[in-house]
Amino acid sequence: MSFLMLVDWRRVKVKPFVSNLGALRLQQESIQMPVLMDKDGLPRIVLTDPNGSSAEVLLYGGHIVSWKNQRKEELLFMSSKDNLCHLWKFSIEQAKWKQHKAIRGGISPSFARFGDVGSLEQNGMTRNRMWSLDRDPSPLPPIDNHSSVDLILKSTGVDLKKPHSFELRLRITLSAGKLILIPRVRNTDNKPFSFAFSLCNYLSVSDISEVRVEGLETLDYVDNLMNRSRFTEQADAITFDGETDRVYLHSPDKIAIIDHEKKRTFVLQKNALPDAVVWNPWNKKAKALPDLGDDDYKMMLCVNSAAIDTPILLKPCEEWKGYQELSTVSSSYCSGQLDPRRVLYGFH
Ligand SMILES: O=P(O)(O)OC[C@H]1O[C@H](O)[C@H](O)[C@@H](O)[C@@H]1O
Repeated sequence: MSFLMLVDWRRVKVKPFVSNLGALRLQQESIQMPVLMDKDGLPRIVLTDPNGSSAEVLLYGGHIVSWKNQRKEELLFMSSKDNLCHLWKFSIEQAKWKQHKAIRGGISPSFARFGDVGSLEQNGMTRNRMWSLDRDPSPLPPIDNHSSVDLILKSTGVDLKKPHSFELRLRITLSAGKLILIPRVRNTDNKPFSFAFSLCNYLSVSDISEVRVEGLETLDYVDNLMNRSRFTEQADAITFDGETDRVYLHSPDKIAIIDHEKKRTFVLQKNALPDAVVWNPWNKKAKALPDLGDDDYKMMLCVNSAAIDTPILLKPCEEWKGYQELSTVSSSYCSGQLDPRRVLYGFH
């Protein structure tokens, strides 16, 4: 039985009762959250929606590692190479859990730094930390069902170098087939600080060369493959035939990711996250990434909601709140059902 409990999960009042193999219930506010201790010994929270969709969240990295629709189809990409067991190693000699690396796939918050801009580790320091259940999500209303969970990551001594002391919260909600994320950063320091933030979404697609992204046309973007030079998007939709690593600036709050083959469109809606990152490593970079299968790039596309170009400035005690909503519409051009303008602008 893979069941190991370390009761140093701050803020979590653990009432373990072993219902069956590796199952735990953690008390979160007024309800008991079903938590799986998965085969890698990582605490995994299972969210379910009455319409049958589900999501699985790891405390490790505050990472969503599965989002399934009511037909139990997985909507997120997870690397074929990234088994989670090596993520979090119990180092006997140090007698404590030793963090490892970020998970390749799913959805994860990157805080304080984006990509390799600045001095912190790539894409921030929150992806390889153990988060906790947040027992005081105010001012958000308390959750009262199994479709939502509140996570929190508090700065530790290590972080107090830069950017000071903070509380990072993430509410994850499943509702009517939508996956809603509400990230919040509170400055608990006595000095202002600024940060970059992104929600990195690895979307599962049938074939990357058949995917179109609509809603970013005519925008300026920073090309991370061209020394961060700035360009203006000329195409009326973004399609993929090679490595792509761009930050679209001041993008609209609605973006459509159209997967013809699957007759599925992801609709990404966001708020207080003005930029949109579009990333696909393609074949060479995929081979170079140790935690990504060589052909995995064909089945994934990252479209991230982000605040990068203009870092967010927070005065002491101030709190920033973002919003991201992912949903899918089943459609295709040929059926005429999908007119991106209808998805993006609600034209009839
Ligand atoms: O390998 P990671 O730290 O997860 O970063 C993966 C990718 O994240 C972002 O999309 C950046 O734009 C890319 O430059 C980076 O390669």
